[in-house]
Amino acid sequence: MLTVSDVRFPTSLEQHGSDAMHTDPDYSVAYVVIETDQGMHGYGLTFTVGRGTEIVVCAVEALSALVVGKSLEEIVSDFRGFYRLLTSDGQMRWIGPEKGVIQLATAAVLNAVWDLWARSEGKDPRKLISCIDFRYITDALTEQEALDILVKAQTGKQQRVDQMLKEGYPAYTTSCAWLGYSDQLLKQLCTDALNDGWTKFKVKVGADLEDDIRRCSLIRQMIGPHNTLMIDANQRWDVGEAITWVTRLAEYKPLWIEEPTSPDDILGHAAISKALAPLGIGVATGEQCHNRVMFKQFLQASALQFVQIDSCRLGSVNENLAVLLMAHKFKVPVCPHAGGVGLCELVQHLILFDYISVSASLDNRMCEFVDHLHQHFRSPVVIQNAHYMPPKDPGYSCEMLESSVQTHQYPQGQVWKNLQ
Ligand SMILES: C[C@H](O)[C@@H](O)[C@@H](O)[C@H](O)C(=O)O
Ligand SMILES: [Mg+2]
Repeated sequence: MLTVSDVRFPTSLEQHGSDAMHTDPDYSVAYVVIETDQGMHGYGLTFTVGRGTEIVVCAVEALSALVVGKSLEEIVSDFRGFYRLLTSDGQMRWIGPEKGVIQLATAAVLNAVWDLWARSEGKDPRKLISCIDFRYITDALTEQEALDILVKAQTGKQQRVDQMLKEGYPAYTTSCAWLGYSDQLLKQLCTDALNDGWTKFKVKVGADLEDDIRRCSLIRQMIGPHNTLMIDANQRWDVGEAITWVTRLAEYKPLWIEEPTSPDDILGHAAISKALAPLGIGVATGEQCHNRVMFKQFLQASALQFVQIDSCRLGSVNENLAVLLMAHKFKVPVCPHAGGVGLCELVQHLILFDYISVSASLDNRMCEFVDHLHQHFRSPVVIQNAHYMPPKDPGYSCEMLESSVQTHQYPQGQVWKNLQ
């Protein structure tokens, strides 16, 4: 059985999550629960920012016919085939393929399948490779190359596991500087974050240059010259505009500019990367990069210096594995997008896997953290001294509390009734 719910949180009331393009996000999920005949549960979700979640829910319902009636064993014994079944259905692929709402729905369903599967058994390199659909990427990465990467990374694996259990995976915070926050709130949150041991901060930019100069200068002053600053424009600019705008912010020494322009403009990102390289500023993108084929081209065109995988935008673990392996081959660090609802909970698994089993490196790598809505999860992320501590509970960590789902269902949950 598969059920899906439209669950929304009224985060726009306090401007949490606001940026230059999404000025009033209500962090939301299409929340999927799969129940097997044996009574086992798998929980999955995909993230949205409010209106339109009902469309993702519809798409999940349309896909559910392809899942219901199959056993977990049937699915995972040919996971590549099952991935293709969902993404390449002869009629439904027309509304993708492998992008937009239907890919978000694929992510929600497959995240639930991975949750179910993760609870049951270990996975060796060959098994993992057999989950990836290599269609359209063999010109960049063959199946054999992917396997070689995983086999090579078996060396030193246990040390990395021990290191992660002890130290955790380095994180940065975006919680201090949403675009709609006042300077006063920004200062307060930044002071708190510094006290809590944070050393890497992301600031929203892109709506107004004078505001950006003021906010970047303020935050740089507060964090000092040695801490790390990143800026994020959420696709606000044209290519030329991105270059001039970011050049004006260069004195604040951002490590990267995130989503400077349309997420589909690969050559535009390449031009921006080239123009900003002499200033020591890289280009980061990925939260709206809709599939492995796009990532392949970004990598081939040297259009990004930081790969921001997203646990709910791509087709779940299956497609994210392909991107992690391609990024490794192209020697580009992966710094996942997180935050939203449940994205931190999900993506911590992927980035730990990247370090332990793929890249074996922490150079220029860190995972985003945003401090909202974790209290609604059964196994929320654990952050210690600005590091993600490895999750201890089995599964993919995105089971929500029943009471949270109930009260935040849209539009009938109590939280939304009270706001009417
Ligand atoms: C609307 C959202 O909060 C975005 O602003 C957010 O995902 C952001 O781009 C990020 O990098 O965290
Ligand atoms: Mg972003």
